[in-house]
Amino acid sequence: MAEILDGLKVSKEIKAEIKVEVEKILESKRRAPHLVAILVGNNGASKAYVNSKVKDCEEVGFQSSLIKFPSTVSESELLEKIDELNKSKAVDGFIVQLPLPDQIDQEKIINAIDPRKDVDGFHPENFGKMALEMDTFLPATPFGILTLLERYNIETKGKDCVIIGRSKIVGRPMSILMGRKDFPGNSTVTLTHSYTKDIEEYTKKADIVITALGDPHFLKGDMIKEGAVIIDVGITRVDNDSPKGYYLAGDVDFDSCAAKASWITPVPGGVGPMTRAMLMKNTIIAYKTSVYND
Ligand SMILES: Nc1nc2c(c(=O)[nH]1)N[C@@H](CN(C=O)c1ccc(C(=O)N[C@@H](CCC(=O)O)C(=O)O)cc1)CN2
Repeated sequence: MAEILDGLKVSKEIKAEIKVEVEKILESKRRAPHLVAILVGNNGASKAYVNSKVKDCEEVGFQSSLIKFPSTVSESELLEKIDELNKSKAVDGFIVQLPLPDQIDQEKIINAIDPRKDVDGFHPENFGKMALEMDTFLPATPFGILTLLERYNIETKGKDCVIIGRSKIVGRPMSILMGRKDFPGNSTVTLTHSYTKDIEEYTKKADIVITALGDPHFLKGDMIKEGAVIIDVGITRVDNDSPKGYYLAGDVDFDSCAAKASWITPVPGGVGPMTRAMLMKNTIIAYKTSVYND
């Protein structure tokens, strides 16, 4: 039976560590780090995520601001706001919550963010630095997974790692990071996607499987090998009759995979809270490297 990689517990530890750092900053009479989140539209999950980011800021002692736009906002209005935030001496980092409505070119928006304030690590300059093993902001979800593996001392060196899904914010950066020379990395990585002929052929041989598909219960126990490490990034709201009206489903069929795996992340309480904690980490890094807060 697998042991749990408890993302909620580790995320609390990381936030507690950041809180101590912020207390020291405030003792030295400097201003607190400041994170801004931009939310466009009314997507229920996106609203919940940005609200939780604001709560995390309160918890660690950061200043936070939430800027809301209607789903009809134009690209130029958003770009204007980004320009303002890029120039603001009072803002250390900001994020634009994804996904964005169809009329907005997501790439254009991300490219407009000053890479020094890009605490999501999505800007091409930061993505390139990540691939080149240079110091930069790592995207929060992959950063969270690496940190979870590190804190549980999971060996990644020389392991076969299969990633399912090649999104720009999870699967693709994850594939680069797991193959980097620094710990936790040094894995032999296979990035599978919708055109992969037989995903099972890969997952059955993998020491580490990372699923980032958004397809509830996709990965079943008979698709993995005995002792594998299973990381579930998928969080899908599936409608049901509960008071909330939905439950959260991962990409992993938890019971059948947990029976065979050595380690496994739960949903909820696995990668999600780690994503939030690593955004806080990136924000304090942005603050410390900012040219504005000496
Ligand atoms: N600008 C960004 N947009 C999006 C990102 C991102 O990193 N930056 N990632 C995802 C959503 N995401 C962060 O924004 C995110 C997803 C899940 C969680 C989380 O805490 N999940 C909890 C369950 C929460 C719930 O009840 O719904 C868990 O898994 O335990 C936090 C952040 C897409 N957009």
